[in-house]
Amino acid sequence: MCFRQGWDPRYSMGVIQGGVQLKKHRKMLQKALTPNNCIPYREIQQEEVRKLIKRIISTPENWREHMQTLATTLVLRIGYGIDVQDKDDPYVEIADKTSDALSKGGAPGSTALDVFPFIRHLPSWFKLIPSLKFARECNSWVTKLHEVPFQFVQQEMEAGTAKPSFTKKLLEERREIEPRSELITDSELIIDADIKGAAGSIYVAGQDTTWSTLTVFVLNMILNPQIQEKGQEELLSVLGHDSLPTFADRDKLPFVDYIVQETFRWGPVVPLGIPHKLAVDDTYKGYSIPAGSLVIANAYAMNRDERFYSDPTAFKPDRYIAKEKGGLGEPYPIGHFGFGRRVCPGIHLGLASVWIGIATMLATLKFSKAKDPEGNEITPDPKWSTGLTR
Ligand code: HEM
Repeated sequence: MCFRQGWDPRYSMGVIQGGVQLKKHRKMLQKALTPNNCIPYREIQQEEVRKLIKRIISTPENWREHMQTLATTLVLRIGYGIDVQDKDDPYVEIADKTSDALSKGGAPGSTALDVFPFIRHLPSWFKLIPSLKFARECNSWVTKLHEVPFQFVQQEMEAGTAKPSFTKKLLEERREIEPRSELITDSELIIDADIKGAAGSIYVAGQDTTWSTLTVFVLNMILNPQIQEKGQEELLSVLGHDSLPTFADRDKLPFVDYIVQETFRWGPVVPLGIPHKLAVDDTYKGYSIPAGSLVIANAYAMNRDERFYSDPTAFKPDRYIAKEKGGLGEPYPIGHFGFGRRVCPGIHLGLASVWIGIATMLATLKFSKAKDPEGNEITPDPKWSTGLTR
């Protein structure tokens, strides 16, 4: 499905299978997104979250759209130094369309195109298979995602007006190593397509995941007003009425951290991760798994396992309070950022965006149930979407 949508197995992280390209792309992303290298992005995260609050206060009925705008502005500023002006911005349209490609394309391995990959070669007039039709529609947007913002950074660099960004940094690094290009190895050689692919993966992998996680948080604040109040009380006691949370306050706000962790546990937004294909034969707990098998890790099920979590379907941030402090000492969730060699390289950036988003929303907003025309509260009946992200 991904390949027909236009994700390139040589340059699009997530679908690169192995070898030199995987090594190179993981290195580019991991190096740029270490905890230390994410610190300069904190200002952007704080600024954009505060804009989110203003937008929600001015049009609360559009809160979900405002969350999407937040996630889009974050990836555009961090990935390319692009400041989005409004929701009609062409970059927002590209982000929205590629986000649909991921969230509406069906769960990994579940579509006709996944099961019978040969159908991707059917002619373009063949429209009877919905997954094939959908994948073809996504293709031009996936191409735009890789080309349009990259060209913007190149033009801005030529004009001397480019803002700091992941793409700018990689283009500058490449310029530095160009004079000794004969000496560099294949895994160091970075071409335009590598930079477009790596930046595209920030754009696409960092967007839906962030706003969907924040949506899971809002849902649970609506459904659990007493938890919302407890979080607000903690923020008030630490910050008072006059300041907004910053990353410097994080250690003083343990309950906010528990809410963040409980949001990841209760509703991991990439519940089945990205399927991993075994490069070599392996054994796990006595099962032998041959090379070439697809292994799907179900983070959703792991984080609702009754052996580790009491009342696992309930949203209970208190479950993480340590035993020595009188709590249950249940473990923080696992797998919501994936596993092993392919674990999410944006983990520190993603976690920081979610943390500052949740802390600032709790400090400034009150979430409650909408009311029908007769004034009765409407209890949300949430439904997950069926794509890779949800
Ligand atoms: C709340 C935020 C996020 C969540 C929950 C999340 C979750 C995930 C998960 C579950 C995977 C699959 C890992 C695996 O296969 O084992 C993944 C992969 C990935 N994520 Fe994230 N992510 C988030 C934010 C980000 C951000 C901000 C970026 C970029 C800056 C990013 C970049 C990537 C990339 C490039 C991959 C593919 C890695 C590979 O193929 O080796 N993610 N993410």
